[in-house]
Amino acid sequence: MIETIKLTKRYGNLIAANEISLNLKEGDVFGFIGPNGSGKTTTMRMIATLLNPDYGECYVCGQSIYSKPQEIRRLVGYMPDFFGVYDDMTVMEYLEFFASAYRINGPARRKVCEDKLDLVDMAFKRDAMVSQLSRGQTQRVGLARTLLHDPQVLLLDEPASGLDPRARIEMRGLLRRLGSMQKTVIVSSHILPELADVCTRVGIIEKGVMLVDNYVDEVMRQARQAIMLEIKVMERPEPAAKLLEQMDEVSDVTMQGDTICVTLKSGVEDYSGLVPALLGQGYRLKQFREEEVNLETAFMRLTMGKQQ
Ligand SMILES: Nc1ncnc2c1ncn2[C@@H]1O[C@H](COP(=O)(O)OP(=O)(O)OP(=O)(O)O)[C@@H](O)[C@H]1O
Repeated sequence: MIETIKLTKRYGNLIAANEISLNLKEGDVFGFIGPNGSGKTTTMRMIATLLNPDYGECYVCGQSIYSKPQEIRRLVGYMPDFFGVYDDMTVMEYLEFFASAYRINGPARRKVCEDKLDLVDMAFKRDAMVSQLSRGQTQRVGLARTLLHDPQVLLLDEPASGLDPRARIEMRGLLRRLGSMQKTVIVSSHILPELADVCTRVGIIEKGVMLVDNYVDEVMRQARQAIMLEIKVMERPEPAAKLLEQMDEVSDVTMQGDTICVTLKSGVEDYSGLVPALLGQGYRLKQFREEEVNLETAFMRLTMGKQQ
């Protein structure tokens, strides 16, 4: 559905997107994560044919951005991070205006607009003025607008930015719905947890470079290759840490306050021998637990040392 091959954009000496290669299929919801200025918008605008790359190729549904930009625009719904709305227009008028721009005419136009408003749970505001909507409601109407021509591919640039917690949860629900409709979605954010539970794939970009790009499950599996334990003893944590350091299963031990952080050797899953070793030396355990690997800690581990 979306294939980019070494897609590159420079602004003078700055490489805003540096050889970005992606391969996304139907139903993939790709979380594109990176701090401000890392190259997310640049990459998405190149895929949307709104910005010419300096190098590289991109195919959307098999069509090249160079030879078939018009076809691609029909296939893609692009929602920029900020977009204007018009004064003196109701929500329905606003959508109908864009629907006519997509040449959706006749009785079908009203029906399409109503369907999309329903999809984003905004039917109750159909007669409200667009300029008087809240930020979250504006984002949802913006998404309805992006969906009008039933695009196969959606490029959503920070759709949840500026939303309150409730609106963020609702936006996540919408993203899930789009994935289940077998669309291919790229959704950007600079906050990883925001996307972790709705995406099938995640990519992390920094300074124009894609550091990690994989299926969420695979990222978790890779991060799990070395189990980390958090251990607390009632007294004498330093000698306890030294004891643990000498054990066969253990690769590394560090102290965080009074917590002993133990990294096991790659592939070691059985760490049951550590408890009797500590107890046998008279240590009383206060805590012994495996560090929970959520997507955020997984990314921190996988990208550690890769930043430029
Ligand atoms: N037209 C332009 N001219 C010069 N530099 C630009 C231009 N557009 C973007 N840049 C630079 O390219 C880099 C990547 O910008 P981009 O907007 O792609 O980042 P982003 O990851 O989308 O950031 P944000 O999260 O803030 O939206 C930034 O350093 C930005 O300043």
